Amino acid sequence: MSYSNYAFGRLTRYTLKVHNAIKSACVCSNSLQRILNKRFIRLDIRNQVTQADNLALRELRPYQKECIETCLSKFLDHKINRQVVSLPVGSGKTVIFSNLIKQIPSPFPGADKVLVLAHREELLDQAYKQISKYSNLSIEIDQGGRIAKGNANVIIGSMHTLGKTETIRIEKYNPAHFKAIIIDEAHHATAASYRRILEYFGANKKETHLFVWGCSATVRRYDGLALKDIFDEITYHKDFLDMIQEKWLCNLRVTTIKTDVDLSKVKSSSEDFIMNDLSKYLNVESRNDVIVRTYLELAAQRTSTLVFGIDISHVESLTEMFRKRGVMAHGISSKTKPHIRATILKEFKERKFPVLVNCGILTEGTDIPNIDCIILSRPTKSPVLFQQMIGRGMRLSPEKDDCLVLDFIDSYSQIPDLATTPTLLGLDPTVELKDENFCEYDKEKPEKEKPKIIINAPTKIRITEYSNPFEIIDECSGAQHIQKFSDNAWLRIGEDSYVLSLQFYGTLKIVKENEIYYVTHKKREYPRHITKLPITSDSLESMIHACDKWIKATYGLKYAHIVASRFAKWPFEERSSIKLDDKGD
Ligand SMILES: Nc1ncnc2c1ncn2[C@@H]1O[C@H](COP(=O)(O)OP(=O)(O)OP(=O)(O)O)[C@@H](O)[C@H]1O
Repeated sequence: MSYSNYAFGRLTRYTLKVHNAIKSACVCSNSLQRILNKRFIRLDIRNQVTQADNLALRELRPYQKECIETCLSKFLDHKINRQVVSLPVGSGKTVIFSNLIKQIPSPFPGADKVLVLAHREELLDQAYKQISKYSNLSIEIDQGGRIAKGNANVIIGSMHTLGKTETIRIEKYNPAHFKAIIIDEAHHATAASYRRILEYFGANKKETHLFVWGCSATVRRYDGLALKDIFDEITYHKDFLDMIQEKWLCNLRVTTIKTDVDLSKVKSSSEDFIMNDLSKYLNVESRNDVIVRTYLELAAQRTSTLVFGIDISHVESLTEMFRKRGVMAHGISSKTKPHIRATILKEFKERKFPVLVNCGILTEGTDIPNIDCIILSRPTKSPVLFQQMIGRGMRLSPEKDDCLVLDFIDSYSQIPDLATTPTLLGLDPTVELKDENFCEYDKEKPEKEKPKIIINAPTKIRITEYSNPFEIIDECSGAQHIQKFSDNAWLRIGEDSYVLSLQFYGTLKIVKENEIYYVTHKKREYPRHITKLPITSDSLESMIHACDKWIKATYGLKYAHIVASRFAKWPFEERSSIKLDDKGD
């Protein structure tokens, strides 16, 4: 987008007047915001990028540049003000937004500040580090005891601090001084604190004068439409398998270890297992011993192994078990004092000891590129958490060829919503895997070492090794896995397209374009309108979940079952009448 000097001068005078009016009104009214948001008065500051900025831009990876260009074009040319991008863990999302913020045009003079929001201290500090590295902008952090004056170009704010119901901390910021809000780990953006902040800045509406940009590795919408309130479009997506192939992320060697602990007895909430219950079943000596022995067998030569445990007591018992078997291990949890945590992390980064055990601390935002082995000893139903845990090992680092993932799948019984490496790849988690080696560790164990209370303690494990994620895909691919997470009668009709008959309510059709799934609804009665539903996703599973929720919300539970379920009693002729080609509508 370019402007002539003449037009630029005139527009600047015009915008100054508007800006003064805003100042006197203090906060933009909706109608003013609409006027201001017209692109003809949006100033193009891309010409103001300094030589230092250009140097930094040259260091960006091709997909990072492409992402920035796509988002700016969607913003300036297509007027999509609230965007979210879907990029895998370790792809450099912080690097991307650190470079993006310099290029976001001010909507009017004086509106040149950027608010970066995140929910964890590590993320705030990482944003500070990267923005300082890539620009000369002044930066302040506003979080808890770190109180910002509010004068800097970039405010990195904790959503907990700024999103409090008492608004003292946020009120020092004048929304008219801001051009953009960046949300790191944007899948959290539906939380009430984020909503309060967005509302305060007037960024809760499509017509906002701000550029609202979020990034996440897991733009998933199991709740159907929730993220749609916050963002209008997923404007860029890159798959983590592509990133591995292009060598921007390191290869994963995956070893699944199936133990015969029966997870079906562990209590769950709608999101994940209940931690206390999980710990009761899984934090047992025999299982911890299997974990350490597996490490010794398969990963002892690795330099930096990160272990995910269930809770504080699990971190303590696993650390002790590693030490008992002669492995130098440290544990960190919420109980660890901050200065001790910092020292342990520093030494782990310097490869001074090989095993670090944690629970819930080193997930999002932890940047320790030397991690070359991940032990998942904390089963989860949350694909978001699962991906975040694996992501800690996918960063590139010199002297690191790949990252070994030891994925403990604690159940021979079928838990359809358990997150495992196959589910990460969108595959059926309960698929029968080939080439399994049976190990019966407990047979070797002296009687006296056996745990006193055995609750489903593992006696056998099955180990399956894959040298890269593509092998898992080769082994487990197939569309039938949709049935594992949806009761509806979805049919695959093309490489990336699926349909579901809603009988007298028409059909839903999912298609994939530019790596994003979209869905259309075609009515049955004439005129047969086709409407695009406001649901998009980067993964088939979350797309199907969202569509299933939409069906329930639209037709009610009873009718949703009758019209869509594959278990419903209705004539199959109806289903087979769907045109099984991928063309046409
Ligand atoms: N263009 C680049 N040049 C060099 N290093 C880069 C580049 N982009 C990213 N990195 C490095 O890759 C690592 C991951 O970057 P970053 O923390 O920004 O990723 P992320 O996507 O935010 O990760 P997460 O989702 O885990 O928070 C960091 O060590 C960072 O320095």
